[in-house]
Amino acid sequence: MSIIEMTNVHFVRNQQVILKNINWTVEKNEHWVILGLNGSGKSSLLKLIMAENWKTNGELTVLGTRFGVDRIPELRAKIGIVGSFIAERFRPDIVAENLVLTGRYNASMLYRAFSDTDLDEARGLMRQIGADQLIGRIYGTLSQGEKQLLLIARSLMINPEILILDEATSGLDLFAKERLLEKLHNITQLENGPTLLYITHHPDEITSDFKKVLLLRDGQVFNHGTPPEILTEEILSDFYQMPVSVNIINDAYFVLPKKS
Ligand SMILES: Nc1ncnc2c1ncn2[C@@H]1O[C@H](COP(=O)(O)OP(=O)(O)OP(=O)(O)O)[C@@H](O)[C@H]1O
Repeated sequence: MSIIEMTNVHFVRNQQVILKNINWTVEKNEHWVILGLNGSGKSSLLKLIMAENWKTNGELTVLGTRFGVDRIPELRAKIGIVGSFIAERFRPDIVAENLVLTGRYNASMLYRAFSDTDLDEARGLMRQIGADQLIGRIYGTLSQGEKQLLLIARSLMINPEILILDEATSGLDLFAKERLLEKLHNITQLENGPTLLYITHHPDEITSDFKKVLLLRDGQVFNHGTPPEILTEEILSDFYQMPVSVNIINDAYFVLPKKS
């Protein structure tokens, strides 16, 4: 069974059509990258999947949950999210491991009682992803890259079946970005690990872990396929409506506007 099935999905807000006629199927462990210019609807699309947005029309099934028919809270507990819109929800004075633990309850604060064992589990996850130096630190004092690492640990607290990363490398330096991609690689190697949905503006982040690319333009699917099928000068120049060159260096795709 596919883990995501969208059929003719539309999403309208404040009389603005944000997503139009989306047909998209994601299979388990078929890690996808979503590319699109600012405002093309990438975040809106992923917010539909995580039930932060509600589709206006069409059919949407995520992990067997049919929107408009089945209960949504159980679904939310199976999706991990890393992105700036989540990062903004935490109080600046929350301690790092407490923030990681909030992932278990899909909340931005710890409303329930928790034990040292719970916090130890959160610390264990931080160590696993190389964020041990952040244990005990106060969230508001962390750099952007350090905050991203915490959010990744938080998203893994629930053993998600889908892991959504919305511009997860934004603000990371060159080396922190490489480390993050390595961590994602490790996540893709986990038995029963999550399927990744990865939004980025940087095609060089499309590692061999990603099997499919979705191009989104003006709220519509422009094209999709494997990275070698999609990341060509012809398709991308047409997609961006500007001539671009595609250079492959060390198996990474670098896309640059062509100078006239
Ligand atoms: N709740 C809303 N009400 C009105 N307009 C919205 C709402 N949410 C998103 N939009 C609009 O929908 C369009 C798509 O936004 P979205 O955030 O999905 O784009 P994006 O592709 O993720 O962009 P970016 O790369 O800049 O993050 C934008 O024009 C945005 O202003």
